[in-house]
Amino acid sequence: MAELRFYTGPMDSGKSTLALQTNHNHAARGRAGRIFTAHDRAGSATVSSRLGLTHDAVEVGPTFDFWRYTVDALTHGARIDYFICDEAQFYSAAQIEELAKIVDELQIDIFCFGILTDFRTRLFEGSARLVELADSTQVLQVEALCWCGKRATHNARVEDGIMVTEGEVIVVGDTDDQTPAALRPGVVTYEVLCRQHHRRQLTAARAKAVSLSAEPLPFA
Ligand SMILES: Nc1ncnc2c1ncn2[C@@H]1O[C@H](COP(=O)(O)OP(=O)(O)O)[C@@H](O)[C@H]1O
Ligand SMILES: Cc1cn([C@H]2C[C@H](O)[C@@H](COP(=O)(O)O)O2)c(=O)[nH]c1=O
Repeated sequence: MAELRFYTGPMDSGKSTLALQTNHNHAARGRAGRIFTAHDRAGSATVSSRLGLTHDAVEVGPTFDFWRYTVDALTHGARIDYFICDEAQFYSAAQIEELAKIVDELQIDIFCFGILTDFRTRLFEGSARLVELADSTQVLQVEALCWCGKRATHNARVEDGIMVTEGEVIVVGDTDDQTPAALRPGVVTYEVLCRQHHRRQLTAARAKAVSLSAEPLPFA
């Protein structure tokens, strides 16, 4: 029986790496797959992992119809055993429903990868529908860590060095920009945090600034 599986974790937890490894393992056994993505950091129609792997993909825009794409391909004689769907948080609820239909009606395995919640801690549309419909939802084993050492579960958006909690839901960006905020005005970056530090809006830079400015205790 084909399955719809959802693999999730915060940014920088290895989802795109696992997506490309999954593709590699299935392709190595002669299975025919298709790779999809949306708004990858490396540009349109590409899946990119921070470990350096990249792969061409089909870009899933707002009007992309998975069911039509698949039926067209099969009618033209293509064989499809599985789909790899990266950045699935950006797919619409209707697109996730098409994926579920493809699993059930066409017996194609579908592996989806994506973050669960946005910078406001709200579920992304695609991820919410995946949690509702997937045969299984698994949190990635590799733990992304907050600056305090706890497991990072949330994604903070940082603009000009300040964590923000309002704005557009989709803003492509990376986590590992070490350039001082003053040198990259207007650039959006992300930082993974534990829930407590996300709730307190305490990023690594702010925690450092607060501890440096704190008055030393008299007995220190
Ligand atoms: N230089 C490195 N050495 C070892 N592992 C690394 C290195 N750089 C990144 N990684 C691993 O790659 C992971 C990010 O992989 P990626 O697939 O891009 O994540 P995601 O798609 O979840 O954002 C990091 O959590 C880390 O485990
Ligand atoms: C939290 C959050 C993230 N994004 C963007 C930022 C990145 O381009 C991707 C996530 O990529 P990754 O492979 O998981 O590292 O999503 C966004 O647009 N909005 C958000 O709230």
